[in-house]
Amino acid sequence: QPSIVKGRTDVVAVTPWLAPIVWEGTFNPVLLDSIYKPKKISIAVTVFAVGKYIMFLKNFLETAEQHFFVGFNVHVYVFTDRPKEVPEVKMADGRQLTVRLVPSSKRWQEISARRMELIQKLIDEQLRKNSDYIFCLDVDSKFHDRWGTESLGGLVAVIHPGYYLDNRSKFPYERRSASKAYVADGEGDFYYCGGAFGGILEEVYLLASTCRFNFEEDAKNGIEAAWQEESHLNRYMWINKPSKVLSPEYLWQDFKARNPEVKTIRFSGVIKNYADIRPNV
Ligand SMILES: CC(=O)N[C@H]1[C@@H](OP(=O)(O)OP(=O)(O)OC[C@H]2O[C@@H](n3ccc(=O)[nH]c3=O)[C@H](O)[C@@H]2O)O[C@H](CO)[C@H](O)[C@@H]1O
Ligand SMILES: [Mn+2]
Repeated sequence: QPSIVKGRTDVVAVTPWLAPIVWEGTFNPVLLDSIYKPKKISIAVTVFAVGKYIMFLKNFLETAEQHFFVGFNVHVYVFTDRPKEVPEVKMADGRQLTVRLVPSSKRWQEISARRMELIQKLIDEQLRKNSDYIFCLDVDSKFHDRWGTESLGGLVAVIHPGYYLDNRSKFPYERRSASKAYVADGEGDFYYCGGAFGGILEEVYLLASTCRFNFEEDAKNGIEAAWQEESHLNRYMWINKPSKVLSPEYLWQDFKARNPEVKTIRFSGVIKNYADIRPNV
């Protein structure tokens, strides 16, 4: 029997615009799965593994098999310039992988930021036929615990683990008013990750096409936002509030000690040596 007076009291589980904030202990996974199972939903995942980042793909895919929407239809789209190096990972029934070729680049900022354009194109060319939801994830990361139906929503954002205890004046939003990613002092709700977002196709389509457009407008004016597409995503989420927010359990960082309110880590960024893996520093 669900209680309406007892629950997590150490964290906030709903935003001021009444979107759930998903933390361990705020949902019943069995109940949620039983709601979504009969709907036969399909979930698309995009992951970019350009240049040396291909080395992260095996772990990402193997741990996704263990923890990401287990028992549901999942279609992983791998974007890479090294198709021959895509690892063979055994996938369960109902799960599949497609490789999409992308050009390499000399700048990591461009690889990261161009994801929005390629996500927009993927939705246009492929996904409307076969997917209900999409999640867009960083490849330099691993799953450790369940990421499932509790994360589904219209527009879904993940709170960045590095800033969730800070005042918004400390958030690394783009602060130059000339940029289309600008967030003024005293504005902004949370600081969200560029490394994980999702939702229903049409919502993510709007997000990706808007961020792409704004990124290209900035480029015309010789501006690159402080954190590339992450800055544009944060601006977008301030204007268009996410309908579901995932706690930092959904994208922790391996180098960070776990705080007491974080009861489980579901997905986290691995420790990496930037100088070794990025095409530029
Ligand atoms: C956890 C998180 O929220 N990470 C965000 C953060 O830094 P990160 O340090 O996590 O960025 P990153 O180096 O992981 O790059 C983002 C992603 O772009 C892809 N990639 C990048 C470089 C490359 O040479 N090859 C390649 O494939 C890859 O999928 C990678 O995971 O800020 C970036 C700003 O640009 C992005 O918003 C990241 O999503
Ligand atoms: Mn990353």
